[in-house]
Amino acid sequence: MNTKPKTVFRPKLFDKKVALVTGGGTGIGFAIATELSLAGATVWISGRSEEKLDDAEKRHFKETGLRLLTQPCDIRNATDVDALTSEVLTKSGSIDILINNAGGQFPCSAEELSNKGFMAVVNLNLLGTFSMCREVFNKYMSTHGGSIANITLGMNNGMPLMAHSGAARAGVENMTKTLSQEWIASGVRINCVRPGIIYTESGFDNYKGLGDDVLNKIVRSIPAKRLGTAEEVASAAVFLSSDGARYITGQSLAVCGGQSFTHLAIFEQEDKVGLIPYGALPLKARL
Ligand SMILES: CCCCCCCCCCC/C=C/C(=O)SCCNC(=O)CCNC(=O)[C@H](O)C(C)(C)COP(=O)(O)OP(=O)(O)OC[C@H]1O[C@@H](n2cnc3c(N)ncnc32)[C@H](O)[C@@H]1OP(=O)(O)O
Ligand SMILES: NC(=O)C1=CN([C@@H]2O[C@H](COP(=O)(O)OP(=O)(O)OC[C@H]3O[C@@H](n4cnc5c(N)ncnc54)[C@H](OP(=O)(O)O)[C@@H]3O)[C@@H](O)[C@H]2O)C=CC1
Repeated sequence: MNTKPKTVFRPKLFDKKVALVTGGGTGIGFAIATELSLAGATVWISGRSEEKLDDAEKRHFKETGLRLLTQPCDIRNATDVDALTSEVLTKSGSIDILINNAGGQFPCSAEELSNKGFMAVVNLNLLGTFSMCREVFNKYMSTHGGSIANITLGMNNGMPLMAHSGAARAGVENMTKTLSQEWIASGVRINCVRPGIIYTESGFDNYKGLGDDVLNKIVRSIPAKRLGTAEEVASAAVFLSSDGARYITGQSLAVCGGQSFTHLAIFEQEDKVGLIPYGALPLKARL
């Protein structure tokens, strides 16, 4: 028996539309692919690992009775990006919705971060996102229109251990504004979704080393007092991809449960607990 995931979108919202979700095999990307698929789109997912994509395809079919199409692609590799976009267009005929969700980083203090490490993260989050946008625009959207949603990370006030990623994500947000201006005449809308801290099994594996204490502090500093879910980010991305958002372009939508921990920090002293501006904490007490 299929126990279909819940969705707030209507079943045929994206009838005859083709969507491509990078990093769609896990976490937030998989939740977005699921929402788009339940809303009637033909959905392609990509990522570096063929195994993750196959697992996702099987899980999606088991949960929904619907198919996903898969193609491995490292978005930092121009040949891969060319092959992926050509394959989707050859097999499905259009790319109406592009979700640039693939991304990530490793936590590292600025003093220990090498140029190679900095560029690895910039190439993934900024250059990879740009080349996906450009290829899809040049090959399809420039003549047919469409919508693009870039998944970034809510750290516009900065975040310790994330100098590389913060710079890349800020780059994506600004690039998005420029592309929205250049491409609106072609009927292309492009926006960002800026998640706060979202629980995904795959994503959190990378941060285990920071420890439960850090995680607990983060949760207490979020006004909603909980982490977000992948489905909550998916709702925002799918709304921005829909006709309901037809007058929205060049914007960034935060999905963060209120003011995020990058602005406010938990303050604990002699049984008193409160929130203070993050910058007011002594350096070593920060994340
Ligand atoms: C208990 C939980 C507490 C939770 C607390 C949460 C706090 C913040 C959470 C923020 C929320 C964000 C969530 C997410 O973004 S979820 C996404 C999750 N996925 C990822 O983050 C992806 C994981 N990372 C990667 O896939 C790779 O690291 C990456 C693609 C970014 C780079 O891989 P690549 O293969 O290109 O790089 P290399 O391994 O070849 O390394 C290249 C150089 O990079 C430097 N490097 C690499 N790793 C480190 C490291 N850990 N520390 C320092 N430097 C590093 C290094 O210079 C490499 O060069 P060398 O090989 O010559 O040394
Ligand atoms: N979880 C969170 O708290 C937050 C997450 N985000 C962002 O949301 C997005 C999804 O995160 P989340 O679902 O949590 O984490 P995941 O690790 O599950 O998602 C990252 C996805 O990106 C893919 N990916 C990584 N590198 C590449 C690459 N070079 N080319 C193509 N695909 C790649 C991965 O697949 P594969 O390894 O097979 O390539 C994976 O499917 C990321 O951009 C993340 O930084 C933003 C804010 C908060």
